[in-house]
Amino acid sequence: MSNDVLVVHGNTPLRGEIRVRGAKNLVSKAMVAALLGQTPSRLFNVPRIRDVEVVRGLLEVHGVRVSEGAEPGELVFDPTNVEAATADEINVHAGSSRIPILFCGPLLHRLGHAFIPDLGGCHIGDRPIDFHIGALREFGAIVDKQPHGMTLTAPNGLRGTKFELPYPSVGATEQVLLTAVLAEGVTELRNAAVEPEIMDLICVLQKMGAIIKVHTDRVIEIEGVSRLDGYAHRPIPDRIEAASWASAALATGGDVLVRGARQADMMTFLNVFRSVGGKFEVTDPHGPDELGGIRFWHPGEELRATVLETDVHPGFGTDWQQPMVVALTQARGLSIVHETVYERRLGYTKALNQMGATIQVYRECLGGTPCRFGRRNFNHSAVIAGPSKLHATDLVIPDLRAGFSHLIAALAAEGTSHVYGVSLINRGYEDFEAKLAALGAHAERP
Ligand SMILES: CC(=O)N[C@H]1[C@@H](OP(=O)(O)OP(=O)(O)OC[C@H]2O[C@@H](n3ccc(=O)[nH]c3=O)[C@H](O)[C@@H]2O)O[C@H](CO)[C@@H](O)[C@@H]1O
Ligand SMILES: C=C(OP(=O)(O)O)C(=O)O
Repeated sequence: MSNDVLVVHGNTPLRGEIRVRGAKNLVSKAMVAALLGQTPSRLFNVPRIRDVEVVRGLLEVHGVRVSEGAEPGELVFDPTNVEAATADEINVHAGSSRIPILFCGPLLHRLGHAFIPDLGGCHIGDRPIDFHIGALREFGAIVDKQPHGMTLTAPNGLRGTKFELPYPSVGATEQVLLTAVLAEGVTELRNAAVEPEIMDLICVLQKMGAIIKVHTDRVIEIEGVSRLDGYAHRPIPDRIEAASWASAALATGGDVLVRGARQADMMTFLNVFRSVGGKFEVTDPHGPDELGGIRFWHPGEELRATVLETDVHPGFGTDWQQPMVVALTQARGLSIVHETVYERRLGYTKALNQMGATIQVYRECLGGTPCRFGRRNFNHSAVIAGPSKLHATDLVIPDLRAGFSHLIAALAAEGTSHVYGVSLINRGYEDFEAKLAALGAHAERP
């Protein structure tokens, strides 16, 4: 870890412009979808982040040829020779991302069996995979848990099914989509997640030849087809990265133009940003080469405290929570944050308190709506009293979004902080060090 450290000199408002690329939470899924096609797929605007490397590696060990396309950020996937991989080849990627679980359906369709390594992803809750396994079994898969990973077979093929999710899980909804598109017959999924990245994955699958109807009230109906082909797709922009830079602008008293950010996917975030006193201006794209974007800035006046609950889309996204909390440490009054998606996503507030913030966490559901974690001993609500003067300290990054928050806090603080474990940030933020430099941050490798 010793060379995985960034020295951050604080008290620097971030000013300037940066660009966001395709969404981490869509790009990796679209890459898995390429396995389902009989012909090559092309994905544009792919960010250079670790999750993309992990999925690329997993595709390659299964015989998919992955190459760079003609334009920067374009990847081409040729699934003509999909083949089984050894457990050793697959296990190289154990513990590195959550995406391997989504290989189940596609590999069962292509090979009749699958081996899925242990999953990674952020440690922000238990993150069980019971909905995934339940759905796969409904399709007819036989799932065997192994000491490390799991194996799946489908001796009688995969058949469409009716399935209701106990909670609108993003990953489990994607699991059902990626399995149902080539399953025999019709699948009806109830209580599905409807995040923008899921809608974009449905666009990818429809381009490939799938028949998917999105009904009201979280019902998705998929009519299985016998063949899918490749796609060419330009993903939705990364709304989580965009919101992270927006919160960074607010927390540091800065002014950041996020090129590529799209208003439609960020409505709930924009409402909160405005209600705490942040300013933003949306520029729509015009002309084929024009990206559009959103400029976010601190108006100079004091920020206002707020009450917010994270929720599934269209609620306030849980991945927006941590960077926004750093901005809330600078708002006057008591803010309340109720985290309802993950049971352990507030641990990072301890480090903010060491820097001078006043954040108290509670087991109770403080937002007004009781959630799954109430009375279960999870500190999942926070009260933030502000504004607080932050001072530098040494920080160890616990997970992706908390890591970005630590960086923002270090930039907003008085003095020089050492932020350890920064490579974790590369899991979701392309070129973040170059972007920080472009925004005038003083941060360097020791
Ligand atoms: C790669 C990716 O796209 N990651 C995103 C995805 O994660 P991911 O798809 O893992 O998140 P889910 O929506 O599945 O998880 C939401 C909640 O459902 C629970 N659950 C989920 C599956 C299951 O089988 N059993 C179960 O209990 C989880 O523990 C969690 O409490 O959506 C999350 C919620 O928007 C985001 O924070 C992540 O950035
Ligand atoms: C929780 C996140 O990602 P993952 O599901 O990949 O861990 C995130 O992007 O904030």
